Order: sequence, then C-alpha cells, then structure tokens
Amino acid sequence: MNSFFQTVYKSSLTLLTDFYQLTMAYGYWKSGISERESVFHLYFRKNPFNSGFTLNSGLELAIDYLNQFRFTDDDLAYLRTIKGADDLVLFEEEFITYLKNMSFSCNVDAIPEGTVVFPYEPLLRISGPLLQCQLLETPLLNIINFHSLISTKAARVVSVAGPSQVLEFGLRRAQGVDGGLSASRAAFIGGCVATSNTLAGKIFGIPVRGTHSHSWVMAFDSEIESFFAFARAMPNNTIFLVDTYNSLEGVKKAIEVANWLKTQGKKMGGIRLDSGDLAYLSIEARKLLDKAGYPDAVIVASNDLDENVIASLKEQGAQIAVWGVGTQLVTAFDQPALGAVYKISAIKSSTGIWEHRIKLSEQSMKISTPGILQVRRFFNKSLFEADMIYDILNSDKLKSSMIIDPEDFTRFCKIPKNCDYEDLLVPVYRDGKLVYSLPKLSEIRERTFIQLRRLHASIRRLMNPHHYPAGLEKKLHDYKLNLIYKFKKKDLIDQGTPDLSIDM
Ligand SMILES: Nc1ncnc2c1ncn2[C@@H]1O[C@H](COP(=O)(O)OP(=O)(O)OP(=O)(O)O)[C@@H](O)[C@H]1O
Ligand SMILES: O=P(O)(O)OC[C@H]1O[C@H](OP(=O)(O)OP(=O)(O)O)[C@H](O)[C@@H]1O
Ligand SMILES: O=C(O)c1cccnc1
Repeated sequence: MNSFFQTVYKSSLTLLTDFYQLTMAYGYWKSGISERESVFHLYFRKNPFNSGFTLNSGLELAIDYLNQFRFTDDDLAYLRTIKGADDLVLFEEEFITYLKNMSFSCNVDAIPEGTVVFPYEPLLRISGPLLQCQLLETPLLNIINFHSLISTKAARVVSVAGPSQVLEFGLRRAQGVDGGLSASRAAFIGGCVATSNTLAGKIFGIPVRGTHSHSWVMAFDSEIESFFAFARAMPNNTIFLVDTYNSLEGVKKAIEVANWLKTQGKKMGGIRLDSGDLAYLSIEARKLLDKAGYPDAVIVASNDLDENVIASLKEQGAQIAVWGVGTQLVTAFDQPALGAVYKISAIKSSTGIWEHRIKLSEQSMKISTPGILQVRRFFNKSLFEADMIYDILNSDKLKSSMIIDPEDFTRFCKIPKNCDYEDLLVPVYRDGKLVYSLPKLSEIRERTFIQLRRLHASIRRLMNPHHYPAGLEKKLHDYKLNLIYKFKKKDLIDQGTPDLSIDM
C-alpha cells in the first residue's frame, strides 16, 4: 500500500489531534518535562456489539500516520495564528521552533492486525518523550477505534454467513470519505471477500465486485431489455437485479437472458434480490433457476442486512450464496464507537527511576492499570486458553499463573497447566525507526481466520457469548489494588487488607 493518508489527503495530518494535546504539549515544554520518558497504552474496556471478542485492526494506518508525524511549515504557520482569550498568540516562537525540530523518536509495540483481543489488553504501547506520546493520543484512537470496530462487525457478519461469501456494499452510506475507505479495509480484514468501493480496491488492493442498480433497469423500456443490454455489454459479469418490479417474474426474465448467454458460450452469474421476504424469494428463485438448468447461478441478497438478519434467514433455509452488506456494517449501526482510551501508566523521574501512574475512578472499569504492560496469550494445540496482562518490569518474577478480572477481583482463574504461550505486543518502532515488516492485507485477513478458529465456539457465538479469560497477572493486580488503596483508602491498608504486598 502506498501511504493511504498522503494519497487521499495530500497534506500533513500532524494537526489531526485535539487542540488540548497541543496546549498540554506547550505546557510540558514550558515545565521542562517534554522529553521525560513516559509510557502510554491504548486499550478498550468492553467488546462491541455484546461480542465475546474484538478483532484488532488499523495498525498499518497508524504506522502510515506515524511515518508522516512531523510539523510542516504550513502546520506551524497555522499554530502561530492561534490566539488566546486576550487576543495574544498562545504558542511562543521558541516552542514553534521546538516543534519544527521535533522528530518522532518513540518506541511503539503493538498487537498485529487480525488478532482477537479482549478488554483491558493494550493494543498499542507507546513509550518515549512525554510530549510526543501525548500528541499521538487522538490520531491513534481515531484510527484504531474505528478500524477495530468495523473489523469486529465484519467478523460477526462473516461468521454467520459462512460458508457463503459477504460483499461489503457500504460506501454510499458510510460516514464520509474516510469512513467509507477505512471501513472497506477493515471489513476485508474481518473476512469480507470484496468491496464495491473502487478506490479502496485501488488503494488497498481489495478485490472489487458489483452487480447493477434499479436505475439501470428503470433506464430501459423493459426489465428484460435492460438484462439483455447488460449481458451484451458485460457477458462475464452478469448478476441481474430482479426485484425492480416483481422478484420472481424478474428471475424468469434473467433465465431468458441466461438461455441467450448460453448460445453465446457464456454463463449467467446469477441474480440479486434486494427487497421482500428474502427467505421465501431465494427458495423460490433457487427452484426456478435449478429447473431451468442453472444450478450454478448464484443468488445474491442485499437490503439492510446484518448478522442477526442473516442468521435468521439461514435458519429459515434461505438459498443465498452471497450476501451484500452495506449500511449496518460500515456504520457499525448498533454500536457506532468502540470506546478505546489512551492512558499514561508510567513516567521516568528526573533521577531515572520508573514511577507508575494510575487513574482512579468510582467505576472500577475506569481505573487504569499502572506499569509497562505486555499481554501473554496461553494456548493448547487447538484453542486459545487465556490471556495475562503483566508488567514487563516484573516479568522475571512471573511465577504466578493466576489472572484476575480487572473489573471484578472476585473473578479470577488459573492458567491451565502445560500451555504454550506467546507475547502479543511486538516491536513496531525503536527510537522512531520502523522495525516492523508489514504483512500484506491478504495475510492479515488469513490471520483473522486462523485466530477465530482458535477461539472456542462459545466465545464466538453472536448472543450471550462465553467470557474469555483475560485478566491481570496476580502481582500486577495486587500492585494496582495497593495503589488504589494508597490513594483512596489508606486506612484500609492499616487494618490489614488481605494480600496487599508490593514487591515490584
Ligand atoms: N425472511 C426474512 N426474515 C427476516 N428478515 C427479513 C426476511 N426477509 C427480509 N428481511 C429483512 O427485513 C428487513 C425489511 O424488509 P422489507 O421487505 O420490509 O424491506 P423493504 O425494503 O421495505 O422491502 P420493499 O422494497 O419490498 O418494501 C430488511 O432488513 C430485510 O433484510
Ligand atoms: O442495504 P445495505 O446493506 O446498505 O446495502 C446496500 C444497499 O444499497 C443499494 O440500495 P440503493 O437503494 O441505494 O440502490 P439500488 O438501486 O442499487 O438498490 C443496494 O441495493 C442495497 O440495498
Ligand atoms: O454492486 C452492487 O450490487 C451494489 C453496490 C453498492 C451498493 N449496493 C449494491
């Protein structure tokens, strides 16, 4: 892929961040701590769509963003124009010069795209100068939140549709230009076989597919004339939309054209249904096509489909080989945002010692996890068993095999014995240099399939899925709890709350 952002936007995207990131950057610089080494993690707290998993994606676009992360003269000229309340410039010239000379120097570790992930697991770990890490909060969230959301939705749709294919048809109802393009890429990673979005095909190399619209049929004096014209124009791409006037009558007309195509040595591709009772119509259409000698002609269905409608149609015995899914998929209709956050979890003191940081909240789910985190996935030959979030500064003492739910410490479990394991976050940048070799989009999509196969079916099911065990390693949990008590309930520690030892 060429740079997606530069292809589409042709200018710097460094200012694609919330303004408060720049005011904080200025504040760090004024306070003399802009270069202080710090660690941030990007993670979400709840799987979307009541799903049992989330499919991680968007890393390549995050890399694309980071590769261009520098302030251009244009960006700086704009910053000089921004004024405060008393009409004085906000950013002094020396700070502008600091930004001009800034070059990306962070370490980035990330979970590869196409990996199944779970709440509280860091998808990205950014460490480096405080000011740089801070500025990156908004764009990284923007990219990863949307991408992972749509990939997860696509994985759900594809999992119920399988083994039939899913085409992504969403561009016309996507949220804007990037909403359409990013969604096409994310949907492909989630398992769609192709997109109707031709620019996404060009930029990302996703296969493009398409049928024709109602306007095509309506532009001719009769439906059959329109089918013949389409067949003559493009005899190798003949899926006829049959529902403009009457679906089953439309199928009969498609069969007439198929008979003609046969005389030309060509085969009709099939038909598309786009309204009415898709179960009934597909079953009847299948009978007509089979009877006419076209058992290979595919039936494509579209019309506001999502994973639940597809599951219901399959239960009803619908004879649909290809599903065209648009609006519900690319807008993540039932849950339009993932809600990942980006929090600082450690900072080096002026004497070079790592100090942990924690964000407190009345809601336990919103309390951040301190440390420099990694995710260890345990698995047996066929299935993923459990994920452990641990602090790498404490990894040599990783003896405990207990994980504890970050939201509810009464929920814990032991990692089964004799599992293999792998650490999910892999190096992507070292001192600002890209050290990750980017997989092809087709490889990412393949990874999705393999990853999903390794999740127990009860975790993949659409409704009320089983909870995959993913939690904090016991020492990290104890340490976090201790910090919470230290900040909030110092008196409880004095009374001897169980197991609060910190020896990190
Ligand atoms: N057999 C079925 N079972 C469950 N849902 C279905 C079935 N057939 C179609 N649907 C879905 O029901 C929703 C509404 O279908 P409906 O036929 O009302 O669509 P429509 O666009 O109003 O059709 P029409 O153009 O005929 O008015 C769509 O999401 C469609 O995919
Ligand atoms: O329903 P979705 O999942 O969003 O899938 C895309 C929809 O877009 C098209 O409809 P539209 O009425 O825009 O054009 P058409 O004339 O091609 O049907 C297509 O026929 C689908 O119904
Ligand atoms: O090719 C199609 O059939 C198509 C493309 C976009 C939206 N709806 C249908």
